[in-house]
Amino acid sequence: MEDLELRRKAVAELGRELRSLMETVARTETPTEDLQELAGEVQRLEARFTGRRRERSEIPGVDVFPFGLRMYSPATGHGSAFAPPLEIEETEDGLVGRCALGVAHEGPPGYAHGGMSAMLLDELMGWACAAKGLPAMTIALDVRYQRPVPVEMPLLLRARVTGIEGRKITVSGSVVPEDDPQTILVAAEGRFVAPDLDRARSLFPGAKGYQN
Ligand SMILES: CCCCCCCC(=O)SCCNC(=O)CCNC(=O)[C@H](O)C(C)(C)COP(=O)(O)OP(=O)(O)OC[C@H]1O[C@@H](n2cnc3c(N)ncnc32)[C@H](O)[C@@H]1OP(=O)(O)O
Repeated sequence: MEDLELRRKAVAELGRELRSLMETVARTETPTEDLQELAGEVQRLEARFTGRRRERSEIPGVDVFPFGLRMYSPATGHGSAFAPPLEIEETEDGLVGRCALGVAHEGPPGYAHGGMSAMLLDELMGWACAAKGLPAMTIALDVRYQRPVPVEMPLLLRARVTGIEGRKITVSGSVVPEDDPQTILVAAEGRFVAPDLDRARSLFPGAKGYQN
């Protein structure tokens, strides 16, 4: 069997190059004729991905689901061109995530798109549920944008479970500058539900962890 760690490393290396490419595309005033030529080159590059395409709900071989690694997650995945990626660490007071966003994640010029903050918080808050042994899905997310989030600034995200009632979990979260953690840029309150076993089996037929 192929070495899984070697494959994960390769997925992450490709992800890093793709992220760098996305940032360069968004950042560079490339001459129009070069853009046209580059589109053709990227199309030829894509044609080299000749491996089997996974079914819609099939879990990537490099992943661990529901409690672990999601290498193509748009929030945490090192294999994703879109992910910052968010690095998560468990602390005594919940989870902490670290990342910096790029120009490719911009909403207003110089600032992150609000959807990026919401997505990163949603993911981290979901991980906070999983850290309590309850892998859960968001049913409501209230996001308050208190100040714009500058791109290219090291950020600290926090998520803390504030209540558990059966399968229902409430979580609070925030985004702050890493070098000024008292200044809250974005605050969020979320409600999550851990699907029951039957629901989880039908939602995620490819997840071995939920099967008999
Ligand atoms: C570790 C990985 C981190 C990644 C995290 C990323 C977070 C995400 O992006 S998740 C994606 C976005 N969320 C979704 O798509 C979820 C869509 N919703 C659903 O599929 C279902 O509501 C689901 C699966 C969460 C719950 O379904 P199910 O297990 O059947 O719950 P069910 O038995 O009906 O309800 C349980 C309780 O939750 C409540 N509830 C369930 N769904 C909702 C809802 N959408 N709104 C309000 N309340 C709800 C019910 O009222 C019930 O409450 P009570 O026990 O008091 O009667």
